[in-house]
Amino acid sequence: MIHMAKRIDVSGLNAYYGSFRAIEDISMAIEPRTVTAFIGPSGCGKSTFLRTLNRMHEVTPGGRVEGKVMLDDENLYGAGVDPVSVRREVGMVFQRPNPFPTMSIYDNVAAGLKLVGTKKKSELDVIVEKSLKGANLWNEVKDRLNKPGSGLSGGQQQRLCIARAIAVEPKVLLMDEPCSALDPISTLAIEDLIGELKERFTIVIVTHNMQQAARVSDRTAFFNLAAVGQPGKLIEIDDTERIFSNPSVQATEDYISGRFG
Ligand SMILES: Nc1ncnc2c1ncn2[C@@H]1O[C@H](COP(=O)(O)OP(=O)(O)OP(=O)(O)O)[C@@H](O)[C@H]1O
Repeated sequence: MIHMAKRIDVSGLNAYYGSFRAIEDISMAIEPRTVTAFIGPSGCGKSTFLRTLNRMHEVTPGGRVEGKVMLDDENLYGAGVDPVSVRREVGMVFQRPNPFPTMSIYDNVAAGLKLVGTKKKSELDVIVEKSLKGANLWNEVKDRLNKPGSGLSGGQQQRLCIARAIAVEPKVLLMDEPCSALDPISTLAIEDLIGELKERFTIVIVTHNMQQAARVSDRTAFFNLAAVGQPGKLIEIDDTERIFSNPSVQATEDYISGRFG
């Protein structure tokens, strides 16, 4: 199985909820096989922006996007592009682990594969095992694959959701505060996993945890908003080391040193 992580190139992106512009004029490039962290105060549009990267934003009533998101040479907002196939290429992991509660561990991982047409049990077996191994969960669940996914711990459920996301071989993995509902041990397990997954995927993670951004990401993007009711903007994006040691913009420095937010 060959994974082809892809480059993301965003230009002039605005996202709206009805008439409210939540993010304004965002442009950034994200290199393949890197982890990029989105940080910034509550309401600055991190999650909204993340959801524009796989056409999830428009699922919200009133949700609308202007601008361009290139995945290598394909504009995700181009005419005739199928949002469902975009979401297959750009997978997502959410804040709260959300396995399908009544489905077995096995079926949780296989669910997306069945949708895209893989039906043969022998093929599914191979991909389910590989995905659970990829999510560092195999050893913990291999003897209870037919038990419900909801019977796992929170951290295990989140790794199950990661296994489900990677089973369909996306090019990009978006993670919206994937550790915020987890204890410190499970958080470290997910962080280690992110480090392994970036060999194969382009990863973008929203996090409120500055130490986490510093630990897991290669690049960090800082977003801010002038005031409540104003749109969020990208203030700067740079190597994580630089953002945390010597950022170019004063507001970034103030935010990372805990002076606001
Ligand atoms: N479904 C929605 N309908 C209307 N406005 C929304 C909706 N979701 C978010 N917003 C607004 O869009 C703006 C950006 O929200 P978003 O959740 O993207 O910010 P965030 O930076 O991810 O915040 P947090 O760190 O608190 O999760 C906020 O003003 C928010 O109130």
